[in-house]
Amino acid sequence: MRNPLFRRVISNMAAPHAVDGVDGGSRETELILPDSSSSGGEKRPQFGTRFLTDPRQVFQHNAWDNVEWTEEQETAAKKKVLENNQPLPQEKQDEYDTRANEYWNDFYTVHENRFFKDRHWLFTEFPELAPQFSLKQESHLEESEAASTGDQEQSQEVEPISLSDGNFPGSTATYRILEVGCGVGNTVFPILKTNNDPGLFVYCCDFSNTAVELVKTNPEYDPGRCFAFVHDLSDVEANYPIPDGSLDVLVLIFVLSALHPNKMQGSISRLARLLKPGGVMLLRDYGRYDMAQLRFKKGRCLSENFYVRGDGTRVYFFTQDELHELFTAAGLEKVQNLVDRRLQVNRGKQLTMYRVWIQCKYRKPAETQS
Ligand SMILES: C[S@@+](CC[C@H](N)C(=O)[O-])C[C@H]1O[C@@H](n2cnc3c(N)ncnc32)[C@H](O)[C@@H]1O
Repeated sequence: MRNPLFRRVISNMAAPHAVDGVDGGSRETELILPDSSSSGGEKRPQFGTRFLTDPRQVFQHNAWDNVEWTEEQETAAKKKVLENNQPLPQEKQDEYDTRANEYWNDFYTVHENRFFKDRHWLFTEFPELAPQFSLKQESHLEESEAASTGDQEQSQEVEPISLSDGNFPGSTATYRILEVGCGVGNTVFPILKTNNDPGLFVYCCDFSNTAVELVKTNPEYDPGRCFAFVHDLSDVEANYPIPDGSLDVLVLIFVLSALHPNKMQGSISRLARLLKPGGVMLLRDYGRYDMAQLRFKKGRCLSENFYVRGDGTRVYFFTQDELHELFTAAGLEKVQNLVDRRLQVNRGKQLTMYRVWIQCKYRKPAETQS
């Protein structure tokens, strides 16, 4: 316990109740990532730019990037997770699985669009979402032409379609992005605002019809550029309203972790089929031993590293290797797989919160036929 940061995290772990709005197993600030957080009034770019070299300086800023964990800290985290690893009975597990979308509907009925913040950090982390800002992606722009066919409001219940049919929402677009588990659009609306490529079309889906309704009734929802639909991504038999091989980018932001671990591989493999050769899947999600995992109390564990929150929604905490396995087994190639260990600081309460997120980009090989 020589390291003062270690002392602090242990004291946070020991406190069973809310720390800065965070408590084990209930809704929290876990997903409210800083939005170009400022300290001392200055704006700074997202992620990876401020390093804590002198632990005595910890309360000088709101957040520190790429924080190294001590061995003692890692051991304490493992111990905490093991202590909690007493899975709930199977019938409870089944209920959380079969009623998963109802729990999310309830969540959005309560919070509407007030819970998650717009994810503006997306464009520094994933320039593919607004490629006109990235020199690397210039070739997409050359093909751009006006989209908007008016097809967008057709029913989501579709017959299987092929790319050559041209009979699907956004069929004339030259750059297609799909976000799965879009919630109320905190990723989709920033994309539509930031990416003004006239050839862009954005699809988004969620299995919560309450969330999708909130997307569609948002004044920023433009059916000429966007198509929102209800879809359970773990239902691998269900059709998407877009053909296989049609997407340039697929986005999963804190959604894969909400699925039962047994359904993750099937879901990722199904999604991979939707990508064009050369298309990319982008993910940001919870990493193993993230503060949100360590704060779960006993009685919330469903299986190893998989938990149910107080509101009935579920969450898994990944390792980089697990995600690598899921993507490569779906035939994708690694472009990026990194762990973002961030130390968030509540300077007022003099508390530290160790966050662990994983960020991945995996590409469908160019030569693969879909
Ligand atoms: C933590 S929220 C993240 C929402 C959004 N991606 C964001 O970053 O603001 C997880 C979302 O995944 C959705 N979700 C969970 N399981 C799903 C499934 N099997 N199919 C589709 N959506 C799902 C939930 O309804 C919820 O909107």
